[in-house]
Amino acid sequence: MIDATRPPITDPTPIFDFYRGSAGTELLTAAVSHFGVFERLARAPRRFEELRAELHLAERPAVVLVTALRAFGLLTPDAEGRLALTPQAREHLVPGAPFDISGYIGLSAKAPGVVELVERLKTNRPAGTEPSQDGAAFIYREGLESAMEKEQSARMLTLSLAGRAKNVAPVLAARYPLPEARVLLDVGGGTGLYAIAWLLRHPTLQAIVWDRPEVLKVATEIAAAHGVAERLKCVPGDMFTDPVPQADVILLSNVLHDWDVPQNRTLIRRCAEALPPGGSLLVHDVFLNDAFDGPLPVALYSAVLFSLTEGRAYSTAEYRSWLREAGLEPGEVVPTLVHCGVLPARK
Ligand SMILES: C[S@@+](CC[C@H](N)C(=O)[O-])C[C@H]1O[C@@H](n2cnc3c(N)ncnc32)[C@H](O)[C@@H]1O
Repeated sequence: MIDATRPPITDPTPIFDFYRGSAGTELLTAAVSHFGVFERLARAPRRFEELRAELHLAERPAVVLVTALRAFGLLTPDAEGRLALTPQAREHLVPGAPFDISGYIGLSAKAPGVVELVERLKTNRPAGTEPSQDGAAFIYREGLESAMEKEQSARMLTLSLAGRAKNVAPVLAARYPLPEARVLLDVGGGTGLYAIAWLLRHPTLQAIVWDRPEVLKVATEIAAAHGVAERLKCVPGDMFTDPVPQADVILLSNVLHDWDVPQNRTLIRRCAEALPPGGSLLVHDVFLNDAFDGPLPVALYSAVLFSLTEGRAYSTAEYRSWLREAGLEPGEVVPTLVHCGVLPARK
């Protein structure tokens, strides 16, 4: 039974980190054995754009790969802002160097996870979209095969996220209470657990979960189990094309990290336009450092997001610039759990 009223006693964050740790092996092996990153940079430091062009990578995969290598402490900007090897990378990851270990790392070059990540990086396409597969996880837009449109895969994926949401949602509701809010719109709300945690704190609050029809079957069941069905409306729709339901607080929880920059700017603009003056948009997500050099667990999670969806982790500065561009005034991030935090912005 999922219970959105109480936070966990112990912190599940390290367990999420162990689980996401395989992304570290995959990124490092891809950089060493498939893209020759260290060999190239040993010849001369390169600007990000030069390295990206040389590796034939699109912007999104290049950001994911380079951010992780910086978070590992293997690349660093030189005095001119070019990407350069750190002393450790120069000593241990340049083929032929006296203490080189790239052959050892090459033991994993053909491991399925590494081969899969390399394919994702090269194609810049999410997993699951081959004709024989269910479709991409967690994302729906016109022109993309989506697992969220099929009953079984939508239920499985939505319930998988309940694992994180049931831990994090009560913490978000406690650290960022909404005493003034009348209607909360949970965009791409999935299980609805974030909205439910606030409903349980604020007895007069109403909420709307806006998501795909198959996903909302799960949210409807979870709302009924929490006794909040009368205050939680499930509205099916496409957040990119349908009118945004009216609310004075809009939540985007773990949604923007599923999308590329143009879609995020569109989503934030659409939400901002729908808010009344004084209304708030809440971005609940993970945040990269503005320098794109960590934090390491977020850089690793970014690779997971990159492989499964059309997104990645973004920096606070990226979110702030999109919020300002949409006419909102962003505030400070309030940390929640599992490396997440809420960045509020007011209209
Ligand atoms: C990563 S999940 C986040 C779920 C929830 N907010 C959470 O934090 O656990 C992304 C959600 O966005 C929904 N979604 C994706 N594309 C959508 C679209 N075009 N319109 C509405 N919802 C969409 C998915 O069905 C999924 O429930």
